[in-house]
Amino acid sequence: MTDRGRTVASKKKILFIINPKSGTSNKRNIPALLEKHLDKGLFSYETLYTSYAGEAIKISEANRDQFDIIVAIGGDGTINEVAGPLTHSNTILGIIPCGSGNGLARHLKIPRNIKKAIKLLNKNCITTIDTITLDKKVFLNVAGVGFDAHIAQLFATAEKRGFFSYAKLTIQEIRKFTSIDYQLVIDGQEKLAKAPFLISIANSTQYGNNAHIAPNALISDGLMDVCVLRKVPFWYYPVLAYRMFTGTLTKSKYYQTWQGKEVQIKLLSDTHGEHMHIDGDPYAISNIMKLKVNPLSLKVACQAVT
Ligand SMILES: Nc1ncnc2c1ncn2[C@@H]1O[C@H](COP(=O)(O)OP(=O)(O)OP(=O)(O)O)[C@@H](O)[C@H]1O
Repeated sequence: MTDRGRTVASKKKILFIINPKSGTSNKRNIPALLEKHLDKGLFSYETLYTSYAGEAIKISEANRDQFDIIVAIGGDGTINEVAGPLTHSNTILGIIPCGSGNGLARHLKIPRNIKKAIKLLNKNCITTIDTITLDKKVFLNVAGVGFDAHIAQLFATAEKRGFFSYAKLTIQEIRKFTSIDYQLVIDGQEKLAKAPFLISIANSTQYGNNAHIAPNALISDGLMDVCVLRKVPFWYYPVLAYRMFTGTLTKSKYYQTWQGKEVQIKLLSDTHGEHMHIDGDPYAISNIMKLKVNPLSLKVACQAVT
């Protein structure tokens, strides 16, 4: 039996793509950890570093057919870049979480300890997950408009990464934020979202750092979760934080959620320089954003999750 010309018994080839700018952790010891803990009886490997934003897309695309597994070492933005070209292919996405929020890795229960994440790769387990397409751009975790997109826009140029940088920006911006009106079309059903705090389209449950925006989302169910959070009074912010970090947002009267296979977000007001975000990175907003689930379209090196 052969697999792309190699015998199944031969070693699998892994390409590790390291984003040196992601998160706050030092990436210098990663090559030594790979050399020490990756099972060389099962795998041969190469390592590359990105040198600019977006380069991981090109590296992943150029190497997709030469490697069995391409591992993103970074956060959700790096995973997004690596995973795009792997969607609908046989090449497996691996993840060593080194980002600021690590939303997808947390959902997939991939350890944030690098040694443990390498040992998970050694287990050779594969699960298949959904992805979501916005126009032609694929995402894996969460995208949206509103306050989270505003923070993603500011975070992209923030000097410091990591949870505390997110938290500081959130506190600075939350009272200043103003929204616009949107219409949602979820599998043909129209909904009005009048100046919401945010609208999130979720494949996994969380943005990262255990902030759960879609506590009931399943990553392999062929559906995206559409979450609308209305503007909340100032006194409610601590409750909102509590609900997000305990995965109980569905109990909030300011929160509504639906599921769908095809979703449109239409702008009903003129923009004031708004952006959207895709997997935590800013992305240009358009008058109509069309989203579609790609069921079970990406193989990921991790244990089965829901
Ligand atoms: N060498 C580089 N220099 C500058 N930016 C880079 C480089 N390599 C990748 N990037 C960009 O860094 C951005 C942020 O990376 P990533 O999202 O992985 O980390 P993070 O934002 O710290 O973590 P998370 O998304 O989990 O919160 C990505 O959008 C990617 O395009």
